[in-house]
Amino acid sequence: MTESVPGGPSAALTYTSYLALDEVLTAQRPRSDEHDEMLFIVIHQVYELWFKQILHELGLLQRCLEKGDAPHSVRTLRRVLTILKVVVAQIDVLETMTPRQFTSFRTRLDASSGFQSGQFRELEAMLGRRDRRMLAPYARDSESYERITAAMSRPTVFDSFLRYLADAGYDIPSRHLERDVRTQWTGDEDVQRVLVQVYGDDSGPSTVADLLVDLDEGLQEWRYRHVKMVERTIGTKSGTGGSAGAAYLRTTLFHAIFPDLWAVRSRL
Ligand code: HEM
Ligand SMILES: N[C@@H](CC(=O)c1ccccc1NC=O)C(=O)O
Repeated sequence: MTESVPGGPSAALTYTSYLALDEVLTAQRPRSDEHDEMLFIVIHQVYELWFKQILHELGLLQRCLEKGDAPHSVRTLRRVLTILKVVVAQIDVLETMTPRQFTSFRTRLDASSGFQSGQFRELEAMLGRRDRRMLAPYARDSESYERITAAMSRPTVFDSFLRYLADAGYDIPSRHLERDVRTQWTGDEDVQRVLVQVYGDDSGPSTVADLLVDLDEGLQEWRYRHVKMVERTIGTKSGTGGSAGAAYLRTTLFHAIFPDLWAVRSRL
């Protein structure tokens, strides 16, 4: 009988090995000796892990919507919204870092920037953004380039929602169900007429619709909190990524993910 010895060559699964902590906990590599750089790295890594989880959940959400599975869609959306609350709240932790503390290691960041977050761009693409400029920071054969391109070629969350509504018996024009999903969706009056009807029926589909509004609002909240953090930390300095900084970020603030869901509010 071969009994494995703890720590031996065929060691039993442990907390450390299961969670690959040897990799995770050696991945914090500050470039300066400044105390606060560790917080900056850890916060961003935690963000990227949550982005990964949100992408995973949105994939499931789309499959649930396309199968017409309302209860599972609702549960999945609630999970995404809860994660979003956590990542927005996390900004409070980073805001305990003062401008002077950030400035002490900022030059060591060189030209790196949140601009280059491939997972954030993939998230935007799943939520409907169709903008090849998002690919600019990536080499054509890189993982991020591939993933963002793939996401921009698949149906968006809103496309999946329209399919779900059609399946539930709502009169979504077939030109929308068969649209070229690689192009930007900008809203449509016929779809908005259906949405007014959906809200009138006040059943499963209207619950899903409102959770999508929560998601849209949640992402806008993140953008707002991020801009405020940027304003208080670097003021009007331009960004390491080459943008105008806060002035650029403010231009992204009121961009709705699901324009039709906002367009109908005054008719409900
Ligand atoms: C002290 C903290 C932070 C500062 C001063 C800051 C600053 C900036 C600036 C100036 C930009 C514009 C791009 C550029 O020119 O660099 C930007 C973009 C971005 N940042 Fe941050 N950031 C901070 C923290 C974070 C955190 C914690 C995240 C979480 C992942 C994040 C994610 C992003 C993303 C995704 C963008 C691109 C936004 C877009 O283009 O819509 N940032 N940030
Ligand atoms: N863009 C920021 C630097 C920054 O925040 C950053 C740098 C590297 C990796 C992630 C970052 N976070 C968000 O942009 C700046 O201009 O100070």
